[in-house]
Amino acid sequence: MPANTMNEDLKRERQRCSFDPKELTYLLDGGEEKTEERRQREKFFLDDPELSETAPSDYLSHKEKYEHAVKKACIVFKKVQQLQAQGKAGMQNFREVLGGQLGSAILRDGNPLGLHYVMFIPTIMGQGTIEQQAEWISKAWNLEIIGTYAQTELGHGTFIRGLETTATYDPATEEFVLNSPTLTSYKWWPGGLGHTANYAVVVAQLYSQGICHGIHPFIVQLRDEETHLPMPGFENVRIPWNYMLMKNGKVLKDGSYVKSPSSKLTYGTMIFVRVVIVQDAANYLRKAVTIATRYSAVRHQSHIKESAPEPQILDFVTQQHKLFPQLATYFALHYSGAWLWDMYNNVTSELESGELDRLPELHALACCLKAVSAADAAQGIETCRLACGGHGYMSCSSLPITYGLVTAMVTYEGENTVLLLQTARYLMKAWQNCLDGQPLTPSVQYLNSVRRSFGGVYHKSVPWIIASMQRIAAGKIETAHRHMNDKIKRGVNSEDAWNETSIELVAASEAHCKAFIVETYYNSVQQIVPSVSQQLGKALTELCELYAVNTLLKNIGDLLRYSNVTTGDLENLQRWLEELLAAIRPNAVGIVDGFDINDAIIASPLGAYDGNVYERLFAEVSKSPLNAKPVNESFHKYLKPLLKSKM
Ligand SMILES: CCCCCCCC(=O)SCCNC(=O)CCNC(=O)[C@H](O)C(C)(C)COP(=O)(O)OP(=O)(O)OC[C@H]1O[C@@H](n2cnc3c(N)ncnc32)[C@H](O)[C@@H]1OP(=O)(O)O
Ligand SMILES: Cc1cc2nc3c(=O)[nH]c(=O)nc-3n(C[C@H](O)[C@H](O)[C@H](O)COP(=O)(O)OP(=O)(O)OC[C@H]3O[C@@H](n4cnc5c(N)ncnc54)[C@H](O)[C@@H]3O)c2cc1C
Repeated sequence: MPANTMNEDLKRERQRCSFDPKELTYLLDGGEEKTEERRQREKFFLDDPELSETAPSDYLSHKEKYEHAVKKACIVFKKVQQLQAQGKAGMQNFREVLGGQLGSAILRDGNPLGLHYVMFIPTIMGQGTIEQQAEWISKAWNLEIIGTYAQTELGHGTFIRGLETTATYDPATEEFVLNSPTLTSYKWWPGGLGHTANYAVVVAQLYSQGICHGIHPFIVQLRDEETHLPMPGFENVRIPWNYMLMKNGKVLKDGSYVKSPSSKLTYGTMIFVRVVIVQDAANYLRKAVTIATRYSAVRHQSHIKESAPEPQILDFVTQQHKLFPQLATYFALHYSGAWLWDMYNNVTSELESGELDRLPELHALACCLKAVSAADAAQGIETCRLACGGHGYMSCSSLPITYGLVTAMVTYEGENTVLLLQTARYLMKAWQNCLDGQPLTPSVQYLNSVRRSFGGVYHKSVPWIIASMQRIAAGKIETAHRHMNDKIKRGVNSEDAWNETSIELVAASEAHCKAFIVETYYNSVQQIVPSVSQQLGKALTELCELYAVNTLLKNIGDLLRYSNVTTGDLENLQRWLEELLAAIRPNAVGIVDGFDINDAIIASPLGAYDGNVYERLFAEVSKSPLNAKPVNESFHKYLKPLLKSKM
């Protein structure tokens, strides 16, 4: 592969982009200075020879992969400490390096310290008293201890009130006795629990004075800090009184229990991680669509016109319809994630002053946004893989592993269905308040306006689409509410009525979330457009319109059921979709270049900036040990004797 050559197709694509991709990079980073800082930070890690991939870890054993990951995680940690010493590593940078895309590029086989930073430390910050934070946080930040978050058990992940591990207070010794009494109570799944962590936040049922007070968080030492040997016994383990994180619920030394201002505060860490997942899902989708878009600009296949040469597959409208909505979905989730992060920070500071009012709305939004962003990003990444044909299926394309990382998000931190039902719980109350003329919180205000009018006539604008999406959501919420109450009126008890209506409840949550995302995306773009060049503004507007139109067209059934849209309007929407795909086509490569994802993070021969796909693919497969020799020994050992025996 000639050094520094640029694929001719990509060269042409970059000449035809209507705006300067750097402007989009600066916008997404929050300014040119931030871009420079990010690039420097990435260079600081990616150029470190100790961190660069010598051979693909695909060829290592499970044990070697773990050891390799621990070695690199320690190098990363030391480098983060160097950044810290220079005052360049705040929590967000930590997350980016230890959890986000940069982290997953450096630590392709997972980060044994991930849970330490993403859950152990935030839980102590969120659930520990000031004294407990003072005792544990600096030790954890300086990696004097390594923690994990042990909530899920072999028998329970979702239903945390059903967790079986117990923590029984012994006033005689002022200790808690922790016990996992059954096989199903064994802590299972916590990242790092097996070999890495020497401490854990253990979520257990608190017993004191013979009364069960529900689940609470406890710090438990798992391994000796010097020898790393497991601490003695894993039954009836005793921990000191002040190892129970007591910011919310407390046990006094005599064993009396002081209730938390709200039992929901124990759930706080889970909201934090759900908020983080929205942004992470968006960023993984952005990586996948960058790979698929650049590859689609380089790959030539088949014919559009017999007389013409094989076209770039990016010129097939079906290919555009696979990829461009993923470009738009990235922005939709990015802006929704930014909005949710702001709300999380505001509500968390209100909680500090005992103000709990907005916690239910935050919980409802965090649940449905985590569920929809994880599911849509996973589906979008799989669509990008499929759009790359056979080469997309190769593990070196990075698409299968990216899909694996994101589809796990659908399960962890609250399984999607369960979280959508949590949001539905909130929506049913909101609809009842709407019927009773009670005040509504901001994210469900639209229920009032939708009830008063049956929708305006079609017009080619995102506000019309937002109103239609809100009408669909309100219609589904009303239907589920009515069906559930009809069942109750017929004598079905409320729990069974809830379960029997749960399909419609989940669908109502999804519709509510999609309407929220479209509106938040639109409002964000409206704010941004006046501050960027006319060309970039136009491109961002086209992407937002594409997200809105494509999302609505995927809901034609509900649109017909809950609005007065006509088939003529649907024809107009289809035409609008095709116009937008054509408008975005010349800018597609420019948009992904604007994401400015370092080739080492892309980590895919299909998506490198220079577009030399075939040379890079060939170089990649040559790394396989299986290709080191022309004849593999299995021929002489197994095949040849078999062949001989046939003769
Ligand atoms: C990069 C990231 C790496 C991360 C790796 C993955 C880490 C993990 O997976 S850690 C383990 C995560 N596990 C989970 O998330 C468990 C999911 N399950 C749950 O959250 C709960 O069991 C849940 C919500 C399903 C139901 O809990 P349950 O106690 O039955 O509550 P429920 O009876 O439904 O509701 C009780 C009240 O609490 C509220 N509530 C429930 N959860 C929360 C919360 N997190 N925040 C605020 N309020 C909440 C409900 O809204 C309800 O309020 P109301 O009565 O006013 O309507
Ligand atoms: C990669 C990964 C990392 C993880 N890391 C951690 C960690 O570090 N710490 C930790 O504590 N846990 C961790 N987990 C565990 C994770 O939090 C749980 O797997 C998750 O909460 C789902 O619970 P579960 O596995 O018990 O599934 P279940 O709840 O058993 O789900 C199985 C099915 O039952 C359905 N279901 C369950 N309850 C309901 C309901 N009320 N209504 C309708 N349907 C229902 C679900 O929708 C799903 O279809 C991790 C999991 C994964 C995959």
